[in-house]
Amino acid sequence: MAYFPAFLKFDDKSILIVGGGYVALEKLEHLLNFSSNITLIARDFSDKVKALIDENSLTYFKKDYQIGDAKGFDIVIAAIDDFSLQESIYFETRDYNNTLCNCVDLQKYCDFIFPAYIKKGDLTVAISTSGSSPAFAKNFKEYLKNLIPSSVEDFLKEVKALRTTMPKGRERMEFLDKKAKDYIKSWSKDS
Ligand SMILES: C[C@@]1(CC(=O)O)C2=NC(=C\c3[nH]c(c(CCC(=O)O)c3CC(=O)O)Cc3[nH]c(c(CC(=O)O)c3CCC(=O)O)/C=C3\N/C(=C\2)[C@@H](CCC(=O)O)[C@]3(C)CC(=O)O)/[C@H]1CCC(=O)O
Ligand SMILES: NC(=O)c1ccc[n+]([C@@H]2O[C@H](COP(=O)([O-])OP(=O)(O)OC[C@H]3O[C@@H](n4cnc5c(N)ncnc54)[C@H](O)[C@@H]3O)[C@@H](O)[C@H]2O)c1
Repeated sequence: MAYFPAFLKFDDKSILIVGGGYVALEKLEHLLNFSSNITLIARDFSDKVKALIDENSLTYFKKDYQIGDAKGFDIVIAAIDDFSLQESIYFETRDYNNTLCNCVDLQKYCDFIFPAYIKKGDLTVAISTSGSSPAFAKNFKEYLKNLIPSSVEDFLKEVKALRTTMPKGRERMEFLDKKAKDYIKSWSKDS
């Protein structure tokens, strides 16, 4: 089955990252753009991970992972260099209702996967290769990033305001559709 692309609201979600090395850092950096309700557990934390923990006042435990530690978290990321621990954390989370688990080495044990993404104001573009090539996802993101002007932030602010003032209906739909079309067309003229 293919992955369903969705944007999740993290406001009331608690996140656990198990691991404090390079991959935990990557996942933490991405998650911090959307939430600060993040707890970390690891035997050792890299200096960069520790710096982000301090900067964002995150809760952390410097210890070996123990069964039961994932209980109560909505989202669990197993970012350790230990396949059997990743597997064990995934099966542990099956006992907890509604916990989503991501194992960084074992895609079959991922309830969701991280996309590469571009964020410019209210615009988010997420890219996935369904796990076929994370390197392609990363480099394609860089390619797309250069095609999107930073004026998109102001454009979205403007249309957001228009959508609250103009009455709903066909006229508004057609007006907003043309405005978006013309704005995107203007990119090729600018370059
Ligand atoms: C997009 C991104 C988002 C993020 O991390 O937030 C992301 N991986 C990134 C980078 C990256 N990862 C890897 C490389 C080395 C080159 C290569 O292998 O291609 C690079 C490139 C680099 O680091 O330069 C190796 C790797 N990755 C996974 C495995 C395990 C496996 O394949 O079984 C291995 C093998 C480990 C090994 O070889 O030992 C698994 C996953 N990685 C995913 C996401 C999910 C699928 C995404 C998709 O749909 O494509 C998935 C399935 C699970 C998940 O992690 O959620 C982020 C780029 C962000 C950015 O920069 O914008
Ligand atoms: N999904 C991805 O995007 C992706 C990308 C590259 C690599 N990987 C995979 O991610 C895994 C982690 O890579 P890394 O570079 O972060 O490794 P790393 O060595 O930098 O970090 C591993 C971390 O796990 C912690 N750890 C190990 N066993 C533990 C335990 N029992 N309890 C608590 N903490 C424990 C260590 O203290 C360390 O903080 C590797 O197996 C690698 O193959 C995944």
